[in-house]
Amino acid sequence: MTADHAPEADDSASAPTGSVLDEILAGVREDVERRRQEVPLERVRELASAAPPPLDAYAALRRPGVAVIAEVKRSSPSRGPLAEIADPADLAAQYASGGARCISVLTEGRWFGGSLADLGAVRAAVDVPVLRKDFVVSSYQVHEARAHGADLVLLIVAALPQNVLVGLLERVESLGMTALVEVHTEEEADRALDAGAQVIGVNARDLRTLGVDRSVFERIAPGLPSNVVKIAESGVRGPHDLIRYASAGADAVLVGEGLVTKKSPREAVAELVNAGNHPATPRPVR
Ligand SMILES: O=P(O)(O)OC[C@@H](O)[C@@H](O)c1c[nH]c2ccccc12
Repeated sequence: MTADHAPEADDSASAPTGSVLDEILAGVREDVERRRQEVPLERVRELASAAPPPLDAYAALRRPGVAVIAEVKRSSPSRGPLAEIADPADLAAQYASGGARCISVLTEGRWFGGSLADLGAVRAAVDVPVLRKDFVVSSYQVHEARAHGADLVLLIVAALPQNVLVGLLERVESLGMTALVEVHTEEEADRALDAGAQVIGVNARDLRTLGVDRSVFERIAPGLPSNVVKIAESGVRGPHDLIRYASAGADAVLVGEGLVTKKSPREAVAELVNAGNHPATPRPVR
């Protein structure tokens, strides 16, 4: 399937044969192998140990008010190109000055137009925690994330057998970073908890079909223990979506399209942050 023929983000049409996720993962595996030939693991490990130490993302996300995680996202399989981002460092600096608690950087190249260079540029531009948002399937990618200054690494349960998920989570933590473990169903949430996830993202978008269903967070979040940071991912168009997610117990929202398409990303973040700090907005119960 090409990006042009992908369903609309809110189209709940059934998955085409061979899910989008499987297609993305096949490309990611090829790309990782190519990079591994160019830069051996030993070298990436050296760069990772030379990087400044990771920031405590768990603590940052647990501070009062609903945290906004703002994403540097050029393109997506459901929407195609979203925004010309000539200078990801400048965009991230705008997000941070608008009050973003954390910056997410898509590093997958084929479908999302991202790169590790984007991650490095953002890392150098902000002093809040930075997330490597990618389809991480090997520990090589975890070391790459650290080498480029990441504080958090996304692990997608639907993309990983349980033993691999557990191994990658341990690797992320052994490098001092935080794993953001992404789920879309109750069963995946149980797997995330079994693996020991402390930060769980519930993605409203089904990566197999690309359909968005905001009620998924409301179904899954109440079943998560109170020490787990709960992040609502995808589908935040403005403050009303943040408030809806907060009412269902979100500690944080992760926003891409709703920010990169705005004339002033700084103001768009500030509006969300204000909504998240408003006295009428429900607080996560702990
Ligand atoms: O652009 P949105 O609807 O605000 O979504 C952001 C983020 O949730 C989305 O980019 C995302 C969530 N999980 C992912 C996994 C891989 C790639 C992308 C994602």
